Amino acid sequence: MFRSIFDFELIRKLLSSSKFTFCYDALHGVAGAYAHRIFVEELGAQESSLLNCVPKEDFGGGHPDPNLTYAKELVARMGLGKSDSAVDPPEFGAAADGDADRNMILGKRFFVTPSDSVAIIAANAVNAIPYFSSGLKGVARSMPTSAAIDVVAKNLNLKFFEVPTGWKFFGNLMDAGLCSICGEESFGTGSDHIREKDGIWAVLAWLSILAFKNKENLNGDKLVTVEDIVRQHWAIYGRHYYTRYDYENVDAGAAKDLMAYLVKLQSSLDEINSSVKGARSDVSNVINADEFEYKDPVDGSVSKHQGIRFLFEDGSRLVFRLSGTGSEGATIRLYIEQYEKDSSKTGRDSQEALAPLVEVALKLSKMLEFTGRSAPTVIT
Ligand SMILES: O=P(O)(O)OC[C@H]1O[C@H](O)[C@H](O)[C@@H](O)[C@@H]1O
Repeated sequence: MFRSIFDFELIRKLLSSSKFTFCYDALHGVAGAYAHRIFVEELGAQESSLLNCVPKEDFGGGHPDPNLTYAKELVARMGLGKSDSAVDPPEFGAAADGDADRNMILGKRFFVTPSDSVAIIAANAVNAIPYFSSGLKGVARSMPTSAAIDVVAKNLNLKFFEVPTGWKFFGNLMDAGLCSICGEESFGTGSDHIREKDGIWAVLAWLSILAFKNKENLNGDKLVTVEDIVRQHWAIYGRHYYTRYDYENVDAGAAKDLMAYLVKLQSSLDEINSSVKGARSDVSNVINADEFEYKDPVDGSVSKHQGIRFLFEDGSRLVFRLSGTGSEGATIRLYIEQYEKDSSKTGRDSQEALAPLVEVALKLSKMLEFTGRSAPTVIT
């Protein structure tokens, strides 16, 4: 199937070029078997490009989650670890989760947020991926995913949908022919070729974009890198600084109380803004707050209580929701986002750029008072 979606000849030229280096980490999940067949046998990648690609029942003792915390070996190889190795990192790196439906995309010493990844795939799809050459039916993201893809949809005049977290909402849109590409901040990206998240598809989409941008360039001095592609995207569409704070295994009662407090708070903009200004006078005003609710345009079903949103005048956004997948106690997720249109300001460190909003989010939600936590368990 992939042969009819992507231009394998073009990708093969890139992967077999001595200039391009690649690393794919299957974290000992099922993606390993497919990676060998597709990347090495079909597309000519070096055998040494594959990391942890022998599927193991216990995932080799690791946790097969494609993120900066758990894909440790790949992160180190890509030059993003604490101690940088002397070896020059590969140009492109990617990881899959245990069942290969999710993905993480990395460049040399560079992390691509899942929200940026789906936006960049959507922006380049028509030119770089033959399956989409006649145009996109529409694009979609889950509510907590950053608005990077919204800007692409607006610029390219595409149908756009913001759905609750949970892949079934995308499925309905795709079945109805309303959406071609969708993605989530939780590292899931997919298209209507199977209407599911597809980790290998996402990597082939990125390889296609790299191959397309380097078509005339493989014999030149310098390749167009993953980082170049992301920075060019920010220069055109602006950048959505983005981070997610997870508070895992919080007392379930405390998490419920925090959410109930926020539900009440979101109805009073005055109260919200006095808390915002009390925390940071340099952060803009909240102009809208709500509890996200979604009416499915296909079957008409309504999903309520899908997270609390605080929308700021400058396009920034705070979202609080309870995870539906945590295993012990409750997991509170806090999503923090800030839009920067000025291309001279899109190159900052994201944690540094978001620090004022983080401060506001923690004070606004009384996170410490409700949960007793002074720091999140995981920051993505
Ligand atoms: O944030 P959570 O509720 O833990 O959900 C995280 C993810 O869980 C599952 O994998 C769903 O298929 C995804 O659609 C969702 O994004």
